[in-house]
Amino acid sequence: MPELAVYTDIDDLDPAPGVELLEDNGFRVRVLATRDPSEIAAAAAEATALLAGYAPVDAALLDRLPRLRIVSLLSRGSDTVDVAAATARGVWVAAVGDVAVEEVATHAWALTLALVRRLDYFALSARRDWLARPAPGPRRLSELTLGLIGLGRTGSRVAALAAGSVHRILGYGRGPTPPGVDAAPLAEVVARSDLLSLHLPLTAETAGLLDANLLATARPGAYLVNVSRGGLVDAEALAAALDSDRLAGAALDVLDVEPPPAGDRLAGHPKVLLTPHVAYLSDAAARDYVLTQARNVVHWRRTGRPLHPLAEPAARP
Ligand SMILES: NC(=O)C1=CN([C@@H]2O[C@H](COP(=O)(O)OP(=O)(O)OC[C@H]3O[C@@H](n4cnc5c(N)ncnc54)[C@H](O)[C@@H]3O)[C@@H](O)[C@H]2O)C=CC1
Ligand SMILES: O=C(O)C(=O)CO
Repeated sequence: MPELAVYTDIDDLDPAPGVELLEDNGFRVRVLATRDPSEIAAAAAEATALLAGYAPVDAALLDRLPRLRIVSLLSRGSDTVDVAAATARGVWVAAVGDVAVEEVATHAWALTLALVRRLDYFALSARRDWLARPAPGPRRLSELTLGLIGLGRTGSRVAALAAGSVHRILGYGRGPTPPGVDAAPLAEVVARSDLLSLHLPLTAETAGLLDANLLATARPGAYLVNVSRGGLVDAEALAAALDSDRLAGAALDVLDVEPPPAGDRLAGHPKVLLTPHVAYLSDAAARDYVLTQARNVVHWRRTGRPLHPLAEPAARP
């Protein structure tokens, strides 16, 4: 009997290239469209490979999938998976590597420029009354300081896009400081930047990092861009900082609950420019995501390890 590979949810992407690759390599494939753990457990009880979108994969679900050997994510972020629980159970966790770094950085920089130039306002006013003077008005980019929080693949790429356009780039993060960025502690980046751009993973350490205390130290009239994960920011504190004009606006590609429930304070906030978790998206990247997710499984089956592992399994039963 061929091994079973199960897709949980695959967002709006077309799973066909991944399904074809898996079937060509001897897998039986089942494509679900659910994040519900009970539905996943029922459909994947025999599966050795789980291809997960945003469905949470925690210890309880893993315990219901006794034959599972690999979770392959449709993302660079791994906050939906309990990686420690998986590795403790002999299950590999793999992500999509460097796919769509360009797209995510471009999206973050595009959102930054849209805020600086007040494009959300002008796009509406041009159709409504043509002449318009928003408050606050557009800013002069070359006078502004960009503050990058997170200096990995995306943060570095945003720095490269912004270089030469802004007055200065401050950056907080671990690892090497990208060219053109002045390293600074988090508090200093927040206090001295006009444009804050978040590029951290969501972990136990970074959850709620931008809280009320930190937001209260932001430069008055600063803008915030978040294409990373909603959970990095305290949503209520951000809404309050926008209400009080501490922040002039925010551009968000991610929220702590997606899609947002009716009445979500940030999704409905007039000072928020919102995109529906599409920073990674281009036609090319959509295909790359789907194929890389499937390639991880195929590579694991051929060689014993996925192409882009996040952690080694601690035990291999
Ligand atoms: N909206 C979208 O479509 C997408 C969003 N993302 C999100 O963007 C996040 C960042 O992606 P990448 O740039 O590829 O990640 P990355 O792993 O290349 O960079 C993250 C950086 O943050 C640093 N870091 C981690 N914890 C830290 C802490 N507590 N303090 C300071 N620095 C810390 C790491 O050392 C690393 O340098 C992903 O984790 C994911 O959540 C990624 C792809 C698409
Ligand atoms: O790759 C990621 O982490 C994403 O958020 C893409 O949806």
